[in-house]
Amino acid sequence: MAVSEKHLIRVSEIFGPTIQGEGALIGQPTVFVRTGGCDFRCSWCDSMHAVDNEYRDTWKPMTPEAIMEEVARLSGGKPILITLSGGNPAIQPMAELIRLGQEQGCYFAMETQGSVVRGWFEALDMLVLSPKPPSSGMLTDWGLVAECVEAGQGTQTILKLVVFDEADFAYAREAAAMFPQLPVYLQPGNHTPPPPDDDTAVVDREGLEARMRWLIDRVTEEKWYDARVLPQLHVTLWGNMRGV
Ligand SMILES: C[S@@+](CC[C@H](N)C(=O)[O-])C[C@H]1O[C@@H](n2cnc3c(N)ncnc32)[C@H](O)[C@@H]1O
Ligand SMILES: Nc1nc2[nH]cc(C(=O)O)c2c(=O)[nH]1
Ligand code: SF4
Ligand SMILES: [Mg+2]
Repeated sequence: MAVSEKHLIRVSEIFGPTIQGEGALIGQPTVFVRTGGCDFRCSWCDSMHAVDNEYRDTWKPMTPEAIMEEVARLSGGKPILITLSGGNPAIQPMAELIRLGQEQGCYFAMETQGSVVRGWFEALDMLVLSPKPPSSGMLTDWGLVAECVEAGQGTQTILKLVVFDEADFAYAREAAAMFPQLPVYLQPGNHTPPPPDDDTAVVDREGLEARMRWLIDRVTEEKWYDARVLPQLHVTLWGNMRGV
């Protein structure tokens, strides 16, 4: 392996600036670096173009330098929050990108499901852990999630849980009880995610809004007063469009 190859990151897309549409940093301008490849196959994944191996030839190995050049081109050269997502970005070798970006004044947040643990989590400015509830069809290894939290010691870490139904809500309660030190963000699931080849797929706004109201009812009924309920703001504004 050539020396530089160990830093190559498999990139599905780089887009922005847009706003972070989810979780603790909602509303903050950011550029997304979406990596290709995931160890999960969530039934309702809204980013299958960065998950399914069928899209592998659209993923490009990039050096940290090339990624930062593209970020700088998009952001007009001014330091910005970079959000690493995917796929599972934890699979990729991110340490050098984070070092280089921070050297240029950028900040890094990363979204991951908590199934792959890396020492470089502590270099992030925010770690968003999003373990997958029963509706996803995935099983959670809570030991690995705990190891992710541990690896991110000293980094702001939050739990962002997608909720579609009562079983997911119970799972979210369980997750929050396991990690009482972490702020919890609940996000209603988008039950009409785009098929990987079609970002024009229409969102069922009424259904989404009804699920959001139901989730708020459940949170208040349970007196879960330190939970925060947020929609996917980008879906509300732009629907299932890719690149926003
Ligand atoms: C596409 S994932 C990529 C990062 C990582 N694999 C993960 O799942 O955390 C980014 C975020 O979108 C959320 N997400 C994916 N599909 C969704 C859907 N149909 N409705 C609501 N949130 C969804 C995930 O739970 C995660 O928080
Ligand atoms: N605006 C915007 N906010 C987001 N937050 C998490 C996203 C993701 O797909 O990881 C996402 C995304 O794709 N767009
Ligand atoms: S873990 Fe994230 S990227 Fe992977 S399939 Fe699930 S939602 Fe999609
Ligand atoms: Mg998304």
